[in-house]
Amino acid sequence: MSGSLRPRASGWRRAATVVLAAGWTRPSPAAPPLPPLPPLPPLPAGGFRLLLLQRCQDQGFLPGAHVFPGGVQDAADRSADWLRLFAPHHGPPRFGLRPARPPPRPFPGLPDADGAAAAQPDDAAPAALPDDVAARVCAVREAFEEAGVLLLRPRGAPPAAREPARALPPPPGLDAWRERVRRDPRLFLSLCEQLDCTPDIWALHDWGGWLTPFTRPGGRRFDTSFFMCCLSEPPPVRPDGSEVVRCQWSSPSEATESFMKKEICLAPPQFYEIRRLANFTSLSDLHKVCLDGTSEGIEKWLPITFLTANAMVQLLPGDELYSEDSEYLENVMSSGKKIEDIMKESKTLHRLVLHSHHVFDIHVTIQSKHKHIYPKTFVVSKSRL
Ligand SMILES: CCCC(=O)SCCNC(=O)CCNC(=O)[C@H](O)C(C)(C)COP(=O)(O)OP(=O)(O)OC[C@H]1O[C@@H](n2cnc3c(N)ncnc32)[C@H](O)[C@@H]1OP(=O)(O)O
Ligand SMILES: [Mg+2]
Repeated sequence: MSGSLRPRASGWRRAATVVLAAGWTRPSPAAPPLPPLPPLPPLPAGGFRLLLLQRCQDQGFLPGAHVFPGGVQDAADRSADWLRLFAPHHGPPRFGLRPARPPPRPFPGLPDADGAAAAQPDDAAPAALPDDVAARVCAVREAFEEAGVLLLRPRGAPPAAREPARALPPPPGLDAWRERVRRDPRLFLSLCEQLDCTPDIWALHDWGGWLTPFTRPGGRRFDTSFFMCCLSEPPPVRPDGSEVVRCQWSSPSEATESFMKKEICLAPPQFYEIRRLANFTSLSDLHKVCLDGTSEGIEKWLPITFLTANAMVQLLPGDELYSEDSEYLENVMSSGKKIEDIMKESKTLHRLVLHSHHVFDIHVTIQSKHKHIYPKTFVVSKSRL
């Protein structure tokens, strides 16, 4: 590894993840209904599937869980060496990306992610890549390392396409390159050079961000930017067989169903994002929101863990119990009451209720800010508890 950004004792590691949503024209396998869930509706024409990767069981974080491709930023992702690859067509300050959004309001007392350069103003000297470009390079590299998907664009090709993107077909020698990049992330730039491509940073749209909540002292914490990439069709996916052991393309309702049937494990942010994506019936609707929504602020959230007598709650900004008190950077809230009683007392809700590993409810009654699309309230039948 060239310079993985290691955590400070109290720091988050800066990370990036990309939700790959691919247009899907293949028939959906008939999923047998499982009472008391309603049967899955057929996937509408123009529907999409999301790429989920299963992490290996030996992972120190989220072992065995299904996640979107992603990982920790490496110093190589923001190297000034990228500047010559993006030149002469793209360069500082914005590399052809739309104007920078207002930065998300930080949680009081939140330390910067360790090792990450301070956010550069648009007129900063072009010493290295700006944060939002480096985060996209990281997500593209991780998608290649973990899934063998190359989100690259030939150098000089116009970036402002209104259509969903296409991954680059896998070139010969892909596996050998992948192994080299896994050992040394600096070599991702060499691969791009050899293919005369740049990371397709323009196909990665701001989607949100999650900071790992406090659950226990010493737990790993990530400051993860989420990007959305709409692909016209699913590219071939080859899990690396080490960090990632399996992959699947699932619609939001199929992923929800698999999770509830205990076929897959999801962490709260992934479950929440999958339910958010259930708002969209077609890839073109999703892609339109990605293209249109880019002038609005994007929200990055630090959930607060609230332990009740019989459930764990992840409180999100806007919920009436959410408190921007730096106390909760390193502590949980707790109550001896049962979740049912707490729910009866609450009206303004933005929370995930974790009844068990496979039974999560989402409650959202808050109004959307910045055109942000929230998931709909999703409550699992109590007979499943
Ligand atoms: C109760 C509520 C708790 C929560 O909410 S938890 C939710 C936390 N937040 C999120 O999930 C946000 C979204 N998550 C993500 O994007 C990613 O999962 C996240 C957090 C960035 C983690 O990225 P990683 O995949 O862990 O990072 P990475 O790809 O850079 O590093 C890979 C790590 O995997 C390790 N690894 C690779 N191959 C392995 C193998 N064969 N066996 C065991 N470990 C292996 C590798 O050493 C590295 O580990 P390390 O983290 O550097 O210690
Ligand atoms: Mg990873």
